[in-house]
Amino acid sequence: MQKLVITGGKPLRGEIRASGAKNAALPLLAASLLTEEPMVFHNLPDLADVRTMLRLLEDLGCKVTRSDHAVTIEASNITSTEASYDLVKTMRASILVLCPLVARFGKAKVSLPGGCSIGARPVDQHIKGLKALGTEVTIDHGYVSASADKLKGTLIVTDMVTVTGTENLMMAAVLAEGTTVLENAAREPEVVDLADCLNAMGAKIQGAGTDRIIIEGVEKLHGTTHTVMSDRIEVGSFLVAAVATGGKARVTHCNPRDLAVVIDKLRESGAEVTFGDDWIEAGAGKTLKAVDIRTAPYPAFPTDMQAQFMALDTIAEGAARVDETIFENRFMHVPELQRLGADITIDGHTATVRGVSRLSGAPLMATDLRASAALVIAALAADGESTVDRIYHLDRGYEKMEEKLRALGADIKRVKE
Ligand SMILES: CC(=O)N[C@H]1[C@@H](OP(=O)(O)OP(=O)(O)OC[C@H]2O[C@@H](n3ccc(=O)[nH]c3=O)[C@H](O)[C@@H]2O)O[C@H](CO)[C@@H](O)[C@@H]1O
Ligand SMILES: C=C(OP(=O)(O)O)C(=O)O
Repeated sequence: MQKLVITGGKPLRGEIRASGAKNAALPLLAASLLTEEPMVFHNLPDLADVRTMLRLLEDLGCKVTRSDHAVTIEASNITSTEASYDLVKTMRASILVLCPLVARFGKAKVSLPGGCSIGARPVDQHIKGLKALGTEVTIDHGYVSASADKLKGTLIVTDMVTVTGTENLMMAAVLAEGTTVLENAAREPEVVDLADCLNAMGAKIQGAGTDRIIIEGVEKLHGTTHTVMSDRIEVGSFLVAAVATGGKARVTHCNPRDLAVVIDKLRESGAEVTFGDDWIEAGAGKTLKAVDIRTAPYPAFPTDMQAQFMALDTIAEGAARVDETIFENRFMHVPELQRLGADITIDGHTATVRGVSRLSGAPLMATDLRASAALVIAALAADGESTVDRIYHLDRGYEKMEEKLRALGADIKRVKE
């Protein structure tokens, strides 16, 4: 087991480069199953989740060739259409192979992901959409089995906005006969990145980035080369860390348009934020003010930034209300932040954070990916030493986080227990 040892109190200063986005890379890699021709991805982040997805693709018979931050995937000799519990249990996004497999091979058997520490996270909408496209779906012994002769385009209205649900169904519809309309679609930039890649493979998708996506099915897709978009959540996390420590940092190779609400909320907190075409800089202002947060689907405030902003609120002037509307159990970081001296109360899906003048370092336990980032931010802002345990959560979604933080002047190291 590894942990992070952080000595807080040092303002972060300098410049770092954003990595490719986990939440874009995972569906993009799954999309490789849709063609027998090679797919090449650049700007692939080096993350545990990416390695899990590549292992899953290899398990299915794909040839995977990696070099630095690029990968070539050839799905010309698929030997299995089954994703086992062992891989799915370590990464929920494994469900993203379900629709590409059904679309190209007419069958798939994928372990149900089950819940995780942030919520129950069912995949009923993925299944509802697949059924509407003409697939027979059964659930048995913890697996979802799907088979179809030929998928048929149709109207699908999901009960709620679902990001991977939209991505999965888009990947089913691209090879269906006729036109599919996805209503109530997720508008996240990662959905647009996937649609751009699918269109470059020969798909006919319109409306990605809006809540109505129209997909005209095609017979076959071909290979292409695609650059994974930058990770807006990673970028946001580093900007919050810079402001929380009273410093100033610039993140390059990112897209400020994807981070409009994060920039807005940082400014509301009193931070000074500037940006150019592909960089954002955030610096602490004269005072740090508590900011209310209400998570909701894009373009509203992302649930994946909620924990990090809560960490910022713990040391701000005044009180903030944090409403988590996406996941029912995404306050696991609260008891850990309290161990640093934060003043937070929870009532259902709402947390009230009253800013304190200082946090003091303590041993901490990470419970999920973004909770881990929040603990690192709080520890960087706290007096003295903190340790963050169970950082395998962090390694799922942040590439070399401690190296990037060290480049900004943080006192942080990874140690083996
Ligand atoms: C790999 C990836 O991209 N993960 C992101 C994706 O997760 P993911 O795609 O799993 O999240 P969803 O958008 O699907 O979930 C939104 C809400 O809908 C519910 N739901 C979803 C599908 C379904 O079939 N039934 C159902 O009830 C979920 O439990 C949740 O309450 O979007 C989340 C919300 O922005 C982010 O936090 C995750 O980082
Ligand atoms: C919740 C997240 O990821 P996943 O959907 O992969 O669990 C996340 O990226 O914050």
